[in-house]
Amino acid sequence: MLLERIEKENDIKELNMEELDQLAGEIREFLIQKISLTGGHLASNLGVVELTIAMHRVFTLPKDKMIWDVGHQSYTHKILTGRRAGFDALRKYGGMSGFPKRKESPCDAFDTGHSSTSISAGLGYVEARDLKGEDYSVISVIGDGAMTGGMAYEALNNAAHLKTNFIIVLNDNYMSISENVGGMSNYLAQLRTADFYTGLKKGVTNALHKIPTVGDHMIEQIRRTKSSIKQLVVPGMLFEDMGITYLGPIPGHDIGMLCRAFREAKKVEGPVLLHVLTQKGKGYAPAEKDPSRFHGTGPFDISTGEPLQKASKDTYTDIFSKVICDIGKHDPNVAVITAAMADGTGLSAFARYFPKRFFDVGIAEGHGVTFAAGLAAGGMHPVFAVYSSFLQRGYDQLIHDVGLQNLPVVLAVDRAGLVGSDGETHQGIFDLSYLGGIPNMTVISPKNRWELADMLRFAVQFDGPVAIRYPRGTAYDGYEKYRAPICYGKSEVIYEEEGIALISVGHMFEEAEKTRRAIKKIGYNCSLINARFVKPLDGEMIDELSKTHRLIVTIEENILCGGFGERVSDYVLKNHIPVQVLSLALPDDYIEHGSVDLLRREVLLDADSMTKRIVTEYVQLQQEEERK
Ligand SMILES: Cc1ncc(C[n+]2csc(CCOP(=O)(O)OP(=O)(O)O)c2C)c(N)n1
Ligand SMILES: CC(=O)[C@@H](O)[C@H](O)COP(=O)(O)O
Ligand SMILES: [Mg+2]
Repeated sequence: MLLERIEKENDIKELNMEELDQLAGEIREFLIQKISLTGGHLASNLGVVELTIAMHRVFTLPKDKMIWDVGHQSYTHKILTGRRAGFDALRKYGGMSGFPKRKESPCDAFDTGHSSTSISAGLGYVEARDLKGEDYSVISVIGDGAMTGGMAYEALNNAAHLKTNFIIVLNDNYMSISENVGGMSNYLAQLRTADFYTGLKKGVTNALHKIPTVGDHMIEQIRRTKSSIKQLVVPGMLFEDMGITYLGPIPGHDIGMLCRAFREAKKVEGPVLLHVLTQKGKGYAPAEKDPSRFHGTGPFDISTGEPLQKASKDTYTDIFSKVICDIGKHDPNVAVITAAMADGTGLSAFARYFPKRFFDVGIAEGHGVTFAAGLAAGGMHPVFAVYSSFLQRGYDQLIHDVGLQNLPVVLAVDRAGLVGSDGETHQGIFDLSYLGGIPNMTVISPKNRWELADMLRFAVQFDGPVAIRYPRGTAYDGYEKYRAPICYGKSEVIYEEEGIALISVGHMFEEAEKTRRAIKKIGYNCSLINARFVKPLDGEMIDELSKTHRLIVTIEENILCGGFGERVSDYVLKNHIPVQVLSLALPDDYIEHGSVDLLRREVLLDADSMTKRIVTEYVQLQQEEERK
């Protein structure tokens, strides 16, 4: 096994060129075998095996800096930098991350997870290198999907002035998670048909420069000349016109060709873009056939590709998907938006039924928010379904374009709270804080599947922006009968007793309900309230509770800072209400990967830990009062 000879970075340089193809085969087999057990991002990784091998062959780590956009395709890079053993605990708590992490290896130059950051970060490295008079290569690898994100263009625009080397690899596999969308995607499709060239390019560029440039008609003639030949002999003219040397398209599974292209690219004085064509899922038939399904997968049966665990119950996303289709059927003003996550957010069904009212804007959440604002200003009622952590990208747009104009945009904030194995970059643990501070924004969260449906129907009728947050995973189906109509700004009392009152936010209801049962078993009375509205806060309910309770406990899966608990504490403080508030929330920190249940235990937000914390606090309160 050649793979066994790769124990650390640069070991690959010891293999001869003929052995590299065999190594690629062994890596593929290893990835399929390991990911079939742990789950992970399979298809993107299978597509970049040769590309990564060529990069590791030509460049030297950790001196040279490789930046992987999104980072979900960095598994071969991890193998080639001595982390093969880490795949047994890939994305597990305490185990290896599925994304590049500087804290994991000096060969990981930059942490990623969210899309379209690699060119900006790479350019920063280049400028730092040049300012410090250092000598290393910087290579940013960005996918065609990630190239739909605006930040990539801001960075290209900014990089165009460079006079020193900066290598950008455009890994074009014709796919985002689902089919890629938009004008750039169409443009790349045209480039794919052109031939790989290096020497030829120089000749053509020089020839163009030699055409005399006097008089308007002459300039027009040059333009015509350029445009008539551009797709034939100078592909990538768009990049070239910006001042970025284009090399490609390069067959991305030919290691020899890739190595030659990288050696050429190293010689360019300025930014150079290598357009590399790869196949998502390469080498594993089920993933080649259905790359979307194998973009991110749970454990599966290698022989069939079928998932090992089939979901038996609906997820919150499934409920959203069904209800939004029903709403769309009855309300022609409802249009939906996704930022390249049609499958993940459950909008694919809507797209099939109402294609004209479905918009995939690409990986462009900021644009998605402002686009929604425009739709709303034009009389539609847009619903932007977006993961909590990706919506962070649209913060100014939420304030400036939606909130300020009080436009009726619905944000269906999926993957809110802990998401699990994607870890730090993907945990949806900040949205209550960043949404809660936006004037005019209403923020709600359902306790169970039924309430998600009711809240969605409420939101599309509401004249102003509404964010509904719900988590990844199975939708809670308990408490079906507690289905009083959603009333603006009003919470829902589930059990009314005295002494301790729990107010839970959204899906934490399930854990809060278990906590209440445990508290009752210990012998204390305990009320349970479903907050429903995080913003506006139901102040009247807190006033009422304070008459019969000594301790109000808030329970939410959001960081403490700026969350629901702080809102309640602030209300109590400002109104001089004589009640103690205990805010149970996530720490003000980044939370690593691992199963949600395990992570909840780690941060003491599981029912057992919460019961202990609440009872301890309550006993202390009682003792203090006895002492008075
Ligand atoms: C800001 C942001 N939005 C959405 C995503 C979800 N996402 C992860 S990978 C991906 C598709 C990326 O496509 P591409 O860059 O072409 O890489 P490929 O998977 O094809 O290798 C998307 C939409 C993300 N990681 N970050
Ligand atoms: C890499 C990335 O950002 C996505 O592929 C993400 O991992 C999807 O997460 P879900 O599995 O929650 O849809
Ligand atoms: Mg792609």
